[in-house]
Amino acid sequence: MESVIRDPSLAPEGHRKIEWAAAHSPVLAAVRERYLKDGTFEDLGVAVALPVEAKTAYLAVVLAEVGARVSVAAPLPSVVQDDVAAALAERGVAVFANSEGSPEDADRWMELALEAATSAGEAVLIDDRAGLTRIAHTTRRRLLAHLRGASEETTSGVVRLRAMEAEGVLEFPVLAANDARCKHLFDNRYGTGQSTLTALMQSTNLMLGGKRVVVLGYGWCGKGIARYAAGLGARVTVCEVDPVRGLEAYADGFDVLPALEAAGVGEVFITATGNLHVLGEEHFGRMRDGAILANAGGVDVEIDVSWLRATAEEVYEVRRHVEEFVMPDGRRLRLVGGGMVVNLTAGDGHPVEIMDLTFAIQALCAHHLANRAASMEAGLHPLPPELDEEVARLKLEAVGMGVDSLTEEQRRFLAGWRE
Ligand SMILES: NC(=O)c1ccc[n+]([C@@H]2O[C@H](COP(=O)([O-])OP(=O)(O)OC[C@H]3O[C@@H](n4cnc5c(N)ncnc54)[C@H](O)[C@@H]3O)[C@@H](O)[C@H]2O)c1
Ligand SMILES: N[C@@H](CCSC[C@H]1O[C@@H](n2cnc3c(=O)[nH]cnc32)[C@H](O)[C@@H]1O)C(=O)O
Repeated sequence: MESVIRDPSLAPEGHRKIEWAAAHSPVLAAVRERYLKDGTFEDLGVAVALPVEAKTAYLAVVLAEVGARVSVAAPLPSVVQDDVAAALAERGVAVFANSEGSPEDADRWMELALEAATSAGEAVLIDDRAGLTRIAHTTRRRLLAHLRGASEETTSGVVRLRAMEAEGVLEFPVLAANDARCKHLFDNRYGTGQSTLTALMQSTNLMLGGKRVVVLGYGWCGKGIARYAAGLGARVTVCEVDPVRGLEAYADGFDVLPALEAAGVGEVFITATGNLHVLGEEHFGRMRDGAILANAGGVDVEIDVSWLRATAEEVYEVRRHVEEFVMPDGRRLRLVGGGMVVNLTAGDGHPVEIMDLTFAIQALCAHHLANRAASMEAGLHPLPPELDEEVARLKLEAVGMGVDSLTEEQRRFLAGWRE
């Protein structure tokens, strides 16, 4: 199937970016050598919906190298790097991604990726926020019979899939890649921590030291963001709805306040909840002139950007990726990355070494599904813990470190109760 990309002539820069990602991804390379070359992927389709950038491209290249019929769609135009899309298409992968497309185009791209992956047989899905799964259960139901199952990248996708499972409408097995320890402990926490602050600092060119930074949500992502902001010298306040997580933030050394109180305090606000309208009209009304807003969560409605657009007297781009909203009372609120996932819309995404772990997990999920889906029930499943541990072991090996194994005596001691 013909790829849908912006400009094939951008490919040379995309190839360089992919090579850089490959050079820093020892874990995925080891997984390829030890697991993926066993013939599982020969003539199997793999449809991928993920931000189209160099690390995703390297995952697609690895899967294609071991024989898969790979198609890649962007879940949003704003998470597409056109040079990488062009390079990937040149390497024979079916790519449906154009940074200048519309959100409606993204649904079409995911449909095309599903069609391409199932064009000559069965397929598995590597999904982000359950986009491909949603389409397979709505506008492309006729493809369901060709899909063995899916693997889900992010927390908000797992939340959505749980809702599908609870309604009894999820028709194939899904592995919750996000819930593997080698995924969320590193990707959600350190990856989001580093890449969100890098994107904020790069796009605003402002200093974080001394600034009052409000982090909304103290889950894995929020913890990482708060920790990196504090490391840069920011004065961090956390907002939560879960009192235990609020208390955890307090014990970690942060102030904890209800969001309406924090609204009047903060200079920078970063949402990471996966929830709707965490910052809305009432919060905006209390913010100081010049407040900076960004969303690192996986949904683009955490900050009520529609209300801001409808209410502001003027909106203009003050810097690349930074919009200034002039409110009716003259205050200016500054939104980074359009309220979408800021580390990808205004940055390069997570560090390569982090995505190396995540995509090693994803590759093992796809491999596991390809071989075992027939014996798995429809619904959400965890990645077998031994595969999770294998990824950690491979990474430790790659950095010249290692852990011990329990002795037989220790194993017996831990399993017993009489002694
Ligand atoms: N930017 C990235 O690259 C990236 C990486 C991983 C995950 N994500 C996304 O980030 C979001 C958070 O992921 P996570 O793994 O941290 O999830 P999580 O479930 O660990 O944490 C979310 C936290 O938000 C809190 N919360 C919910 N509603 C709230 C509200 N109204 N106000 C304050 N707090 C609220 C919850 O109590 C919870 O503690 C998800 O949408 C996920 O898909 C983004
Ligand atoms: N694309 C989604 C949001 C993604 S949530 C964030 C997920 O993106 C993943 N991610 C973060 N950085 C990168 C990257 O650089 N490449 C590919 N995926 C990434 C990360 O694993 C996380 O679970 C949407 O807006 O609809």
